[in-house]
Amino acid sequence: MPVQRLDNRVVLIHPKGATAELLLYGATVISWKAGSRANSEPAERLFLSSKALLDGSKAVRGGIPIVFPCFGPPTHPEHSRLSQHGFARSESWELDSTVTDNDDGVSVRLTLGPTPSIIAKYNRSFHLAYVVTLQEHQLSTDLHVTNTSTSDGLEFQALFHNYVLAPADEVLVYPLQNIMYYDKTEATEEGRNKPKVESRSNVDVRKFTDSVYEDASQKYEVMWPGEGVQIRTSGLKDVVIWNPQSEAGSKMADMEDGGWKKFVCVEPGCVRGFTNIEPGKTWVGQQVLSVVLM
Ligand SMILES: O=P(O)(O)OC[C@H]1O[C@H](O)[C@H](O)[C@@H](O)[C@@H]1O
Repeated sequence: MPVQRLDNRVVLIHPKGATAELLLYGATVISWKAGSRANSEPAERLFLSSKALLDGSKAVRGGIPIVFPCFGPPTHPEHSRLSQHGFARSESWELDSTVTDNDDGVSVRLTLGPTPSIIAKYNRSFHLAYVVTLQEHQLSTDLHVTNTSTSDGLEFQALFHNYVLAPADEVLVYPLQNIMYYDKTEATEEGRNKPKVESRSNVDVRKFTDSVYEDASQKYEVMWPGEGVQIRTSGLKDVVIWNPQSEAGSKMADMEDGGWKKFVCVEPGCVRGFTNIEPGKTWVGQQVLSVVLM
């Protein structure tokens, strides 16, 4: 069976050996295994902390959590009762359907609408659909946000919080040179709100990094010796590069010891300002993660 529905998760299996696993909780992709040219044996491509809670009690530390409708602590008045990064990553989604299932790709669709627990903190008319597609060397995630109101606009932020499994002391992300960014590691609010311009041709995360690049290239190479992952996006104008290092990582209860040495978060999203959807319309944000075949 190329799509297996287990108790609290869905497993996609591609005929050529790649697999992906999603929790219904948060629609969080917690594993993506794919081979490369040098080694056709499928290997894990996403970091998942061994201390991550997978029982639905806390957003998952690793994989691909979905950030919606706010990035970071809420700043929009309509989001005031939400926690950091919103609710999409910490609500149970429904498995709606298998979209495709053939030699080319295996794809499922999950959905989330207003439930009593969401309405209690976010009383807006919306519908989310999330399509995850697995191919031999590729994983695509598409988030569809529909404004189901007939009268009011819907303002939101959204982001895919990809934990790419990579040696943090060697990995480089590019191209980000000359792009304006906001450095959230700055100590003061003034410092955090002051735009900087990226001077590096290759961005590393050897020190604590939390940078929000605005209007970026929408195509990123995440490379380390002998391996890499490419991320192509559409509808997602910004990208966040994050690695807490021990400075912030050692304070996280669900981060495994030294876990920050094993990943870089490359997080495409629309998080600077808010995106507005007219009543009855749908917005789509998409990313395609591909193993760089070397
Ligand atoms: O700990 P979390 O709520 O999962 O957030 C983890 C990180 O997400 C993003 O990368 C933000 O830019 C960081 O500021 C934040 O620390």
